Amino acid sequence: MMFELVENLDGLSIGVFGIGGCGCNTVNTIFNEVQNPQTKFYCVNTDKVVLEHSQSDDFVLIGAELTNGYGAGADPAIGLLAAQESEEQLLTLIKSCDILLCATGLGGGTGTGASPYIAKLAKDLNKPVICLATLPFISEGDFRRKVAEQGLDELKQFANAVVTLPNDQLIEVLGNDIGLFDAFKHSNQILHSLITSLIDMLCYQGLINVDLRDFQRVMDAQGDAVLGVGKCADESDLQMALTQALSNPLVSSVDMSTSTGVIVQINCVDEISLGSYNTIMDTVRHQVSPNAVVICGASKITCLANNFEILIIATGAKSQLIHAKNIDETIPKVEQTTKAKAVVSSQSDIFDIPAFIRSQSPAPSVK
Ligand SMILES: Nc1nc2c(ncn2[C@@H]2O[C@H](COP(=O)(O)OP(=O)(O)OP(=O)(O)O)[C@@H](O)[C@H]2O)c(=O)[nH]1
Repeated sequence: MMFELVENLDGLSIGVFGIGGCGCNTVNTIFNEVQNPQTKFYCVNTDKVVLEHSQSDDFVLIGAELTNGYGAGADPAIGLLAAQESEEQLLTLIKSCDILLCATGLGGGTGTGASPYIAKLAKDLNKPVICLATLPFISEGDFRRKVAEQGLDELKQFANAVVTLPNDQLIEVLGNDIGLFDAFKHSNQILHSLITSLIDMLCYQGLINVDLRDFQRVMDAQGDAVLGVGKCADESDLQMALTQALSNPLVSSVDMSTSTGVIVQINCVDEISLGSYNTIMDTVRHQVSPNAVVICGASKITCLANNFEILIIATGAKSQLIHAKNIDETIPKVEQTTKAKAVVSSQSDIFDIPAFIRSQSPAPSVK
């Protein structure tokens, strides 16, 4: 999928959209830490209470008439109708951005229903969209899994790249004893790290620059995307940071050797030796197919939290995600919106995670 080129990089504006409960949690954790005039944070939700506690530049309560601000009740049909009801407000925000980074949790009503629609609105305006989406815990039940899988398929149709973070991998990595809130915090931290590295790459003029044209070239690849960030304090640990970036255990893995486009961005506070730079680029080139477009960038960012940061974006890969065979056809699709019915799901076996999460929302604050 192609989109128009934004020529003026200096004026590039990035919109980070947190959609649904999980997306809003993510924006809440990032908002006060990213001080970048080119980036605006937006929370989008059907849940008025969550929005009132959100920390962002602006927010949209979608579907206020439909849901009265009480959420989508784990029904993506409601999430979709809500986004449609509030299309004008969403379009105002989307039009103000050159690139959209969307964070959402798939499996519920708002994020699953509204995110593909928001991506579609952006696509219709030729704005690139990168989506970071969590997938529900297996323990949340089959219904949520199916909803998430269908939502993911929808999202892939409209977004340029969708990176998935399966929540179950939190258990694999952090162990069963980790508290639910701590596990979510950890996952939100990964989302945080990926989003801030993307912002840095796009906003800071590099010594070796990945410009929007390069970025678009890689993002136009069809297939699955993977994003990874690795950080270190010493140049001697760069190889370890690269391994971290290439194999983040919390991000769904894809077969890198099938990737058709890769961006490798190195951010450093001061300087990186040519030798280290070349070693990193060679290692990445060996991991992908010889025909892949590999774009390299390096920027000096004096305000980085770590001395070195490596960001890898690989696109066009064949997925290793296992999809359920019988996805419930009754789950609504963005393109069949007129058929969608505003019926709140009565599934009793669904975990309502937002109720847990709401209690840990930070107090409202003004930036
Ligand atoms: N990693 C992570 N996952 C979350 C978080 N909050 C929710 N989730 C996951 O995201 C899925 C969707 O939950 P929410 O984002 O709260 O749901 P929603 O999109 O707001 O939908 P409704 O509540 O039905 O309106 C859940 O099934 C969880 O798996 C979070 O803070 N971090």
